[in-house]
Order: sequence, then C-alpha cells, then structure tokens
Amino acid sequence: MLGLPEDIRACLFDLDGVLTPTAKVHKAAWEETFNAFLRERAERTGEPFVPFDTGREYNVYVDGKARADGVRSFLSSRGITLPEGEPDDPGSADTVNGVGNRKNEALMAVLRERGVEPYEGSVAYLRAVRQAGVRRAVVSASANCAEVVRAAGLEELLEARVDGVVARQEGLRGKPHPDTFLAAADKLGVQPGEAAVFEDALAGVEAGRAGGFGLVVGVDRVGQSEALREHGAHIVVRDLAELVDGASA
Ligand SMILES: O=P(O)(O)OC[C@H]1O[C@@H](O)[C@H](O)[C@@H](O)[C@@H]1O
Repeated sequence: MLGLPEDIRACLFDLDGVLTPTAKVHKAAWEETFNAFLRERAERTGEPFVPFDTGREYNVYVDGKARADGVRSFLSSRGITLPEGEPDDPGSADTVNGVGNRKNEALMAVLRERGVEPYEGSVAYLRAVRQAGVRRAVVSASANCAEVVRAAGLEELLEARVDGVVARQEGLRGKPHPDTFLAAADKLGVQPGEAAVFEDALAGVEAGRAGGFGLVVGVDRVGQSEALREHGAHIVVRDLAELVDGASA
C-alpha cells in the first residue's frame, strides 16, 4: 500500500523538489549568485570566467545541503576558499556567509513575487499517507522551510519539521549526514527502519541510506534517476502520485 513496505510507520519528506517545486528557484538563485561572484573574480584576477554548471555542479556540490555547506563545497571544487564571515554579513561580502546571504536575497525575491504551489501528486500522497495512519515529517536543509511549507498550505499535513533552523539550534550535521532525518524519526517516535525517506537530492538519498532507513525513495524531477540509485535510493519515482496507487519505477 502506498508503495511502502508493511512495517513503515512514518514518512520523512524533503521539501524543495519533493513537496514543492522550489528546487528550481533555489537552483536559479544559486546560478545568479555564483555567476556574479565568479565573473567579478575573473575580471579581478584575469582568469577565464567559467559559469556555474546548474547540472552536475549543482547536483553534486549544492543540492540538498545546508546553505553554507553548498557555498563551501562548490567554491572548494573550483579551488576557492573564502573566510567564513559572520551570519549577518551583507550580500556584498566575499565570505561564505556573504555569498550565502546574497543567494538568499535572490531566492526570497522570487518566492515573494511568485508564491509557492505544492506538487499536486505530493499533496495527494500526503493525504493518502495521513489517511493510512502513517506519521509525516518534513526534513529540509533550508532555513526557509517553515515559510515555504506555510506558503504552500502544507502545515496541516505535516506533524514535525527538522530544517536548517532546527539543525543549527540542535547542532545537527546537514545532509549527506543522516542527523536531520534521524532527529525527525525520533520526533515521530519511530525507529529508522520503520521510516521511509523521500528525496530528490543526491546528498539527501545518501543521508537516507547512511541512516539505515527502511526505504529511500528517490524523486527524480530532472532526469538523474541513475545517479539517485547510485547514491542510495532503493526505488525512484518521477512524482509521488505514482505511489498513491502502489506503483513504483
Ligand atoms: O538557503 P536555504 O533556504 O537555507 O536552503 C538551503 C538548501 O536547501 C535545499 O533544500 C536546497 O536543495 C538547496 O539548494 C539550498 O541551498
């Protein structure tokens, strides 16, 4: 039923790209921010400008990770190290926090302008899961998770939230570490083996596998089903609607 093994008692959903189409907005904000940073740096140093690759570089270094981890991870892949700076650094500061804050300003501008509509298939799945008496949490790297969940009208369908804000407060390591998923299972009172993880990011399915969860469902919205399997997904679907009838790809 619901594409889940019988002993699954809880579902742990990533947000951006699983419940809401906001993964695209994050990706575009990162592209704008990194390209402005790289272009300015190229002009200053005389090195060639190599734009941020929203395919491989986003999927491998940024997607699913906490904001500062994404900045560090991508820039270090380009041989660039920045000072950490302070959490309230302005977007103009060449620090890890400054670049992250610049990206957040770009993200918020688009979210405020366009609002957030959840994926229909995800809403249908959340309702079906609730109906079946299975517990539900959202587990996101994003510090904007609560706001996006509210804007998408998903609050009443979710019982617990472990996001970028909670991770910082509770000292939890971000994905690909399993800490945030384990904390969510704990909040719902289930063992990892009794919970299913739903993730569209490579770092996210890795976290699901690392935590020993009963099922790791890769959600492929961008044509990376093979990579999701290689990084730990037991099954891959294109939309959660496929699971409402028990089908899986
Ligand atoms: O910057 P935020 O909103 O805290 O989000 C952190 C990360 O959250 C993840 O859900 C996104 O996949 C990443 O692109 C994003 O960087």
